[in-house]
Amino acid sequence: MRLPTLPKPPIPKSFQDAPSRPGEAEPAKPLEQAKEAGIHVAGWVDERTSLSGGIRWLFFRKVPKGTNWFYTLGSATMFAFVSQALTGIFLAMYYTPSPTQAYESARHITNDVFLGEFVRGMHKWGSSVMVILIFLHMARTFFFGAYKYPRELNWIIGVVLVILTFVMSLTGYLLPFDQRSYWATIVASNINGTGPLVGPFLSDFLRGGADFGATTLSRFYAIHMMLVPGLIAALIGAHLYLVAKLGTTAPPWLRAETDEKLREERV
Ligand code: HEM
Ligand code: HEM
Repeated sequence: MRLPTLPKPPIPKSFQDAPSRPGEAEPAKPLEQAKEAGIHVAGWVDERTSLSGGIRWLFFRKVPKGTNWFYTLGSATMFAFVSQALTGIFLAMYYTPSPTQAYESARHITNDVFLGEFVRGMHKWGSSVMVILIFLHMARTFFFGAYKYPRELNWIIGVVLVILTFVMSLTGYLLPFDQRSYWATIVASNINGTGPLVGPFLSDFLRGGADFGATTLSRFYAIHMMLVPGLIAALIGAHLYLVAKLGTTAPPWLRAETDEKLREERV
């Protein structure tokens, strides 16, 4: 038996077809309007700050022929740092830097906090990823001869960045305050103490005195959370400014060709 066909329900008047204002024939186009408003906001900000010039200068640069995947290692290191900073901020919301509570708070993050184990794992593994990437990036700039004139200063900033990254790994390692991190940090601060001239001073400074204790943990926490991340962020800013200003080095096998072109342009 055939079922009777039901009348089609009336098509509701879509948002697109509705007049923009009462009495106006033009249909409103919310997307278009939003885009226009967005452009106005961007224009308003740009008129007052000339921000677009800076963005164009930083991101829309010419790169030499032959630029390849090895050139992404610097940005990958930066991404690792940003990921460490973000996961670190979430960890800091639950972590307590006191000898009696540090271990318990780290255990609490892993066992009780929603996604805590995942975020802690990202931070822990991310620290190794950052160290590996920074080494690969350093090797790229070394083997491509990118440290030579006029980029020596960028290499020097890089050396400071790699040292600061080690400081982050060392200071972070103590924070969970378990047996492993406690004894590993005692060994590390003793090794520091064997350094010539500044050695004993440095290990006393790191420990916050002659003994390893509560002051050491607060000190490592402050260095890990504020001092060094701030320095790293500022130095990355200077590093990128120089990259944008000086341009990227061409790969060594195309260097002669690029140099020749530059010489021709200068004549
Ligand atoms: C702004 C940046 C950062 C903040 C706010 C931050 C914060 C923290 C906090 C609160 C902890 C303790 C929680 C825990 O032990 O799980 C921690 C641990 C740690 N951090 Fe960071 N961190 C930052 C960046 C880094 C970087 C750049 C590195 C290394 C390259 C690093 C390496 C470590 C390590 C190895 C631990 C011990 C992880 C564990 O064993 O659980 N952190 N960090
Ligand atoms: C947090 C660490 C670092 C970050 C975020 C970083 C970031 C970057 C980025 C994004 C670039 C441009 C693209 C590229 O060539 O990969 C670059 C270039 C460069 N970096 Fe780094 N870098 C870091 C550490 C280092 C280190 C440790 C060194 C060496 C000791 C170094 C030396 C250089 C040099 C010489 C250039 C210029 C490369 C060229 O002109 O071809 N950087 N860096």
